Amino acid sequence: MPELAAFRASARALWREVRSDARPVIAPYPERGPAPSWKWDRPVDLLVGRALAGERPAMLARAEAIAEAAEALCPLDDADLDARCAALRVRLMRHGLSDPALIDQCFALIREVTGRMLGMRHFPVQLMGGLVMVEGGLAEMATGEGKTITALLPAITGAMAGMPVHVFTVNDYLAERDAAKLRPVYERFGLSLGVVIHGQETPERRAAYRADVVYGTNKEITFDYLRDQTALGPKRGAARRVMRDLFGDRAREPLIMRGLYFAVVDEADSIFIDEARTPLILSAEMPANDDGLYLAALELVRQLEEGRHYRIREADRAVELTERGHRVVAELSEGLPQTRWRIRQAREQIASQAIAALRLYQRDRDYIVAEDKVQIVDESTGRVMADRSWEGGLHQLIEAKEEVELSGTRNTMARITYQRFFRRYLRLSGMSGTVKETAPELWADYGLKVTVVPRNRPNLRRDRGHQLHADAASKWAAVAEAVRTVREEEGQRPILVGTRSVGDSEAVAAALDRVGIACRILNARQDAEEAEIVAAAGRIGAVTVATNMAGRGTDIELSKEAHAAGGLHVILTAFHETPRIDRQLEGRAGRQGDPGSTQAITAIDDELYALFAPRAARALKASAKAWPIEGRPANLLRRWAQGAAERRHAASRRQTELSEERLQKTMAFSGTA
Ligand SMILES: Nc1ncnc2c1ncn2[C@@H]1O[C@H](COP(=O)(O)OP(=O)(O)OP(=O)(O)O)[C@@H](O)[C@H]1O
Repeated sequence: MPELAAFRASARALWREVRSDARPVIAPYPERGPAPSWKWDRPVDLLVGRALAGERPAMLARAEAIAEAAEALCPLDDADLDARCAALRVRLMRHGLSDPALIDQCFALIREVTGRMLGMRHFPVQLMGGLVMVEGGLAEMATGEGKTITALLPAITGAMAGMPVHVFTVNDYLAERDAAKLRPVYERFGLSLGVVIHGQETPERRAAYRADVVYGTNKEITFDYLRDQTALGPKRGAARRVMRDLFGDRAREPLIMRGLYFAVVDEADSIFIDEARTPLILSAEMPANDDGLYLAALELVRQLEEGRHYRIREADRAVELTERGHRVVAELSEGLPQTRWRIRQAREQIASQAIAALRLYQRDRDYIVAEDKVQIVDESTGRVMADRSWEGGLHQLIEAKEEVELSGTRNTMARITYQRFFRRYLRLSGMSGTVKETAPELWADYGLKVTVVPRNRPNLRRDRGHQLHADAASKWAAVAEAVRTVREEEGQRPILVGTRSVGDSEAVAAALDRVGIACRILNARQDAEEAEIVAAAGRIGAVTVATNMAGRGTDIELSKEAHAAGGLHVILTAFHETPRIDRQLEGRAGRQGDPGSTQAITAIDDELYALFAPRAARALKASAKAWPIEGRPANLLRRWAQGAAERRHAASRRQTELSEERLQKTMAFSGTA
């Protein structure tokens, strides 16, 4: 019976929509509840994540068909194209994202509009990446494959269907750059675009979140969510929000965001994995109360001896006082005026933090001192984390060590881990060049399935291997020599030298200066000139020395002559704790089928080997007959150390999540959440 068939079809469509949250939800602040629906047992989830990751040829074929259909839009005049966009918006509003044919039509229109506004039409592989994300998945697209314009596909489609969309970037520079570049495309579709960056006041942020699509960093958007949670107070149920929306809560300010609907996360592994080891804590600064505690603590611990009074676990950034250490701290603090010294736990905590401040946190690696302030540098992005501070008195101890003005201590108002925050989006999606190896964890923690998208053109980048030197001095000399050789023997190709810290970037610049080569430095101290340094880095003869600021997301465009000379040459001067960050840096060369090359020059006393493979490093050093060491032994040491570091970080992420779970339970029990 046709009626029955129609009924079945509509019931199926309805079910699909309900399951996939495909329609706009008419709720005041949509977000998912804290319990994820895909969860089994963690080991099972990890296996499922691994099994689900892979290629999807049928999806690539669908993307190719979209690209072909989009060619038919080329002859349309502008008015016709705009009319089609407007008509499609009405249909998407009505049907949401449940109809694949509407999504395909929308993608074809986005491709054509992007072609007219930016001069780039999406390749089929980019359309495939967009399809993965509209479905709520994670697309692995290699570095340089054009993820910036790929983000337009899910963001515009979701926004046309009436969903507020948040596009996450790893730093403010990229949020502003991408928004400025893509704004004409969004506007052509009649969509508004907001940007949230550090330093904006609340009314400005609120206005940005009213836009159809918002670009911002994970930190800014998560903190805005925490601010809303604090404003909602302990009873943050849906009923309270409806009441607040209907009748207003005149005593309070309106909320900042409109809820968590659709997230498109660029550089997803950086946000979901690398940054997920520490929870985000929203805190209020208390007035500075300098009673001399921090200086006294530094003074006291300077009298202690490592091994006898305390032990340091550098890889975990942890300090442990020994039995003797406990006794000596008690003795030395007797008679000190501050009350903290009277309480055993408080006394030992401040002493351990003071040791950490002196021994574990280094200037120009973990932080810089600028404008008379201690500013934390995020190693994975190479950038200053403005207005961030370490907890538990550590920040003030470092300020006391650096002899700058002490800031106030901070009181926690709300906290959340990225694992918990992103799970609250009704639809979560993302992309990155380096996600496949983290697929099990991404499924287990975020319910995200990884799809590998093929490259548009074959990769022409060549790797020239890895040299391991006996010490830092010979490493810097070898780096300078490698730069000189490439410049002189390979037609002045542009060179990018990547370093792990501000201090190292300056050491390379000094080594280059000794051989008479001028360079530009891009690090947390030079961030104001970033756009200009990046723009010049792909020209013939350019030598750029950079921290990870020139890593993820940085697009170094080659000049014609640089392309002809062989493209960008990237030199890594130290490996990171995860090979994904190394691959991101290498990925600045050989983009979109461009020529390019990479090489690594490291030293056996590099932090990675010293912390994560100390015995193997010592054994290799003892048995070395000649330096530098190349080939298999050098690569084995690297793999060994990075494997140990990755295991340690995975355990630490799990630990963060478990402690957060425990904390949430305790707070619920005591009635504060
Ligand atoms: N469809 C296209 N047609 C022509 N050029 C394109 C196209 N898509 C991207 N590009 C160009 O490719 C380069 C790389 O793009 P983009 O920076 O977005 O890559 P990415 O995948 O985000 O890289 P990363 O992984 O390093 O962040 C840019 O110069 C961009 O203009």
